[in-house]
This record gives sequence, structure tokens and C-alpha cells, in this order.
Amino acid sequence: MAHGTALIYDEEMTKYKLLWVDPACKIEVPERLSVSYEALVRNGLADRCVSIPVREATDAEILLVHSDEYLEAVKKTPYMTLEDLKEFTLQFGDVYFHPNIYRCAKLAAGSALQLVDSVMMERVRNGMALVRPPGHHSMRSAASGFCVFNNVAIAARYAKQKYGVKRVLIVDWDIHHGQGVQYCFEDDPRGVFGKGRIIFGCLKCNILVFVLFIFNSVLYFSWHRYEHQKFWPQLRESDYDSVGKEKGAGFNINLPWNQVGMENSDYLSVFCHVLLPVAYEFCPDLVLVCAGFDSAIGDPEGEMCATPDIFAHLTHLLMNLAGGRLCAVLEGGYNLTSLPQSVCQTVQTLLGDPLPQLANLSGPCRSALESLQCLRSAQKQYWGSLKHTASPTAANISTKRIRIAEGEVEEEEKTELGEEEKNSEEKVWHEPPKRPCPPIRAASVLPDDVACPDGCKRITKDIHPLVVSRLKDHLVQEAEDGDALATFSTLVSLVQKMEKNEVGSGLALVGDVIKAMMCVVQHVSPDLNRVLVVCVGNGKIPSHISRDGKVLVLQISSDASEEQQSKHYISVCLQKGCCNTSGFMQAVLGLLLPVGYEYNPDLVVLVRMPDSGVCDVVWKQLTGLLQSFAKGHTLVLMQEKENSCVGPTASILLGDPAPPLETLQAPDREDVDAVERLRRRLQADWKLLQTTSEYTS
Ligand SMILES: COCC(O)(O)CCCCCNCCCN
Ligand SMILES: [Zn+2]
Repeated sequence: MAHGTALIYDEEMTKYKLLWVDPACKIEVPERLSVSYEALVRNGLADRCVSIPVREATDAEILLVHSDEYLEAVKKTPYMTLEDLKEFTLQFGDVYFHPNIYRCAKLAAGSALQLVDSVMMERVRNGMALVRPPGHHSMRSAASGFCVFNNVAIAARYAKQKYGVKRVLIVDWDIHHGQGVQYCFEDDPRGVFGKGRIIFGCLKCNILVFVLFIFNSVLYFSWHRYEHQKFWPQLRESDYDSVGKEKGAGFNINLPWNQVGMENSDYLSVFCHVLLPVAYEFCPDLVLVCAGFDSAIGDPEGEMCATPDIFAHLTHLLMNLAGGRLCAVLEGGYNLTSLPQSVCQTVQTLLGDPLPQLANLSGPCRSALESLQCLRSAQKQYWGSLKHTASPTAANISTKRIRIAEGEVEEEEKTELGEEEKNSEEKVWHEPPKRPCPPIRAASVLPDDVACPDGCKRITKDIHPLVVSRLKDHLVQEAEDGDALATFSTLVSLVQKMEKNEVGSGLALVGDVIKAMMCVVQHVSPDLNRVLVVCVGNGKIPSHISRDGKVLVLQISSDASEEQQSKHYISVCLQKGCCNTSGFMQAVLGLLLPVGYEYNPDLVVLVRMPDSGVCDVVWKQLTGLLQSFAKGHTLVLMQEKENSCVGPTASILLGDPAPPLETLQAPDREDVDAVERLRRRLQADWKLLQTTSEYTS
């Protein structure tokens, strides 16, 4: 299991800048890189990373994406006069050249390749490259949008060629559409007749055996400010209906933001309802992130309102894919305050630190819902997880594009705010909270004969008189059984250690998981405002537990609970319970994550019911994803006889990435219906469950 986070940066990449007046390019300054690196140093994050040296990309590597003519032309720029550079620049859009930009562009692309090498050779688990010039706009034979070489596209091709990586997921959270990446891969083959086809002839039995490396492909996901094609680069093909061409169909996913001001809730709803379900189904071997931070609050380009700590969560949600192999490459980001904060949030998550709690989440705004619904319906024919998506009718989708197409609405000119108006709306936001690592990352409460996993700290059983007396009141029947009493009392003291951040997570083998859970829930201190209880497998959870909203129970099982569902008592009934991976993951991604984010608990109790039937990899994925909440304070309760689950659970609580699931089949129709029905019923209470705008009040 690879450990460590790579950081790639060299001040050489700060040594070029705009040499003439060009309002479109003046925001792309060298300080973007230096303030980001300095913030990592100042916060003690750079020292915790593995420093990997930069290198120049070779011609051959650059030619993986760019044409010979383009490369030869760029090679001439170091020797150009100022006038020649200006002249040369005119042929491209919103980009500038400089005598040193060719060298920096080779270093930027080379940095991305160094990152891929470090991850694929398992010298590190994941990493980030702080580079400029950025890359995602540059095309085969053209520079664009401050970009010269397409760093991430080159890295994807390089990973496939050098390491035989079959499936690469590119997530582009920069606020601009990386059209250069889209053009590069949009006809990338998908499925059985891709370029990866190899034919073996078996002469003896004279049978041609087609061995097809299916899914030899790159999946590109981008969200971007669009405003119905009003925002740069104003391309028709940046809209949600560009899904990829021929065999690449379904492997290009565009989420247009048709309004500014998008917030954390909008970003999370797109991850939960589009990107993650598709990404789990795709099952990538490597995740590349076009990590642009102009999608953060305060950025003059994005004009969005998502706070820097959102990137801690976006990063974490991707870290359980591809066995944790994640390479983040800097793209945009022009606010010199939110950019370094966002970079630090990203790197701190790559290092495995506890996540910050995201407060005040609500539902996506109407415009985001419209885009979400349009995208889900445009992609549903390609992805099982989206297959049963409700398709938008003009009635409930007022995306201007449809109305323009029907001639209803003439294009009113976008009132471009002058620079001064924009600046007058100076955004302010809180500095992201500190994310201190607890001295004990994971603790265990185990029977004496069960070994405590490495890295885990065993909590010796102790009996607190105070706790015991209160326990006796509530769980009288246990009074006789001293051992249960000791265990319960120890669990309560473990939770108290978690509240004080002395302990991150805990896991316990207990005689009766439901009683243990009840005891914990009833004895958490009043300071803990909300407890999320996730029950996996069949079993009766007393519904009075979720009184007054202090406790939210979400159970995934196969028994259709006659129990009255309520806002704080959610029972997801799946055909095959927890045995069907895709059904289970659909419930986790489409229901549990959104509700969990909106509920924002201070403690998560994960209960593995006896004979739940949940398989190890799914259990590990769930445990990893639940670390998103409550600053990672998760207490896992398992039945005494399930000793074999202790090691795998502990590894996730200690920060190991969950192993990838196989490429997911489409979930069963019944399971999709069950989740959809629940979503419809619950979205009045939990707005992050919304995926269609027809329900917005
Ligand atoms: C990969 O490059 C990162 C980026 O996507 O942020 C580049 C944005 C170019 C934006 C060009 N228009 C600027 C207009 C100024 N008001
Ligand atoms: Zn950008």
C-alpha cells in the first residue's frame, strides 16, 4: 500500500509574465504560484509532503497531444523579440507568450508526468503539482486561455502508454471549460471495439478469439461557468449535451453553471448525483484532477460563492476511487487569498488529515437543478446509475437554451459588470478552520482474545461509576452482565475522547450492536448536537431513538420496514440488501451522502448488523466515505463474532484508501425505484436529495 503525498513545485515556473497591456490576461500573474507554495510552507504542509523534482517534458511526450507544427512554432518563442511575441500571440485567444514561457510550459507538463510516475510507481499514494502555465484550454495546435501545453491531457496519454492504465478519470473543477481536454478525448473509444482490441488466433482449434480490452478510455468531467454560452470560451460544445462522439459517447460530461454565485451545496449535489455514481460505475485505475481554484469564492473569473474548505471534501470524495491513486495538477485560480487557502485544503486532505465540517448546507439552487437534471437525462443512456433518471420536460426545465431554441426568449445581452462594480462586491469568507490530527487516530474496544490491529490503540475496559449508574437506569437488564456493562461504559468513555479530539475514530466488537448503539446514543454528551447512525443489514432499530432530531438513523437492508419513515428515520430497502454492490453504492452516493452532508453530524455511528451480507470492499468504501462527516469521528460497532472485519475496518479508519470496486453493473430496476421513491419522499426534508427542479418550492 503506497503512502505519502507528492508535492511538485519549482520557482522557475514563476519566471514569466505578461509583458504588454492585455486586460484579458493580466490576472494570470506569477504570484499565483508563489503565494500558493508559500501557504503550504507556512502551514507546515510542504514539509509533510514528498518533494518530487520537476523535469521538462520531452518532445515525444508533448507530441502525445500536440502537433509537430505547433511544438516547432512554440520552440521559436524564446528567441522572439517583444514585437514578434505579440504577433505570435495574436493567433490565439486569451493567452500570452514570453521568452521563458516555453521552458515553463515544458516544466508544467513534465511536473504532471513526474506526478504520474510517483503515483504509478507507488513512491507516493497521491500528490499535487503546482504549475504554470496551466493546461486544460490548450489544443492540439493552439494555445488558449493562458495555456500552452495541455498538462493533464498529456499526463493521461502518458499514463496509458507507459503504465497500460486502461481507464483514466479526469475531474476538472476549474470554473472554465477545459475544451482542450474535451477535444483530445471526446472520440476516445469506449467498450468492446476500442483501439485496445487485440485479436488472438488459436491456429489449432482454428478459432479466432477476440480478446477485447474493453473500457480502454478516458472519462472527462468538467463543470464550468457557462451562462447559456455567454461566458468564455462561449462554446456551444461546452453545454451538457456534448456527451462524447461515437464510441466515446458517455465519456464526456459537461455541467454548465448558467448563473454565478454557486455555493458548496451546488457543488456537492453535482458530485453526489452525477460525478460519483458515474465514476464508481466507470471504476478508473487513475484519477487526474484539473485542479483550478477559480471556482472558489472571491475569484474574479468564477464569481462563485463556494468556500475553500469545499475542496477538502471534493478531494476526499475522489480519494476512494482508483485505490487512492489521485494526481491533482493546478489550473486556474486568481484570487490570491482564496487560491492558497483552497490549495492548502486540497493538500491537507491528500495527506489524510480530518475533514472540516461544512455547515449550513442546503439544496442546490434552481439553476443548478436545471443543469443537473438536463445533464443526468443527457447521460442516462450511457450510465446505469442514471438510467432511470426522470427526463426533463419543457414544463419543469426553463433552461434558457430550450426556450431560446423554441424562440420564446430573445437573447438579452448579459449585463457585464464593469471591473469596478465587480470589485465593489468584495466577497468575504471565513478562513478555513484548522484541521488538527487527534493524537490517537483510531482506537479499539475488543475482547481480550482479539488482537488490536497495528496503528490502532486498544482502550482498556474501564467502568465509570457515574456512567454505570446512568446505564443501570436505562439498560437495567444488562446490570447483571458485568462484561456488557464494562463494554458499554468503555464505549461511552471512547466517545468522550472523540469529542475532545483525543481520538479520531473507534471500532468495537460487542455482544449486541443495537444495544451498544443505543447506549452510546443515549450517553453522548449534550455538547454533541447531532449523531448520524448508519445501520448496514437487517435488524430492528427502535424508532424512538431518533427523537427531536438529535439522532438521524439511516438503515440499508433488505427488509421493507413497516416502520413509519420520517425525516430522521430513513430505511432503504434493497432487493438483495447489502449484497448487491451497485444497488448499495447507489443508496450510499445518492441518499446517504447528501443527507449526511445536510445533517452535518458531530458523530457518526456505523453499525454492522449481524449477517448483513455486506462484502469487504463495499464496507471499506462506506467506512471511507463516512469519514467525510463529523471531522472523521466515526465509531464502528460490529458483532463479536465478526473478528475478520476488524483489520479491514481499522485500515480505513487509519487513512488507507478503500480498494476499487469492480466496474459496477447497472443497479437493479427495483433498487433504483426504491432509492428514487425515497428521494422523492424525503427531498422536502433534505434538499440535497433534489435532482429535478420540479420539486423546488
Ligand atoms: C487552464 O487555465 C486556467 C483557466 O481556465 O483559469 C484559464 C482561464 C482563461 C480565461 C480567459 N478569459 C479571461 C477574461 C478576463 N476577464
Ligand atoms: Zn479557470
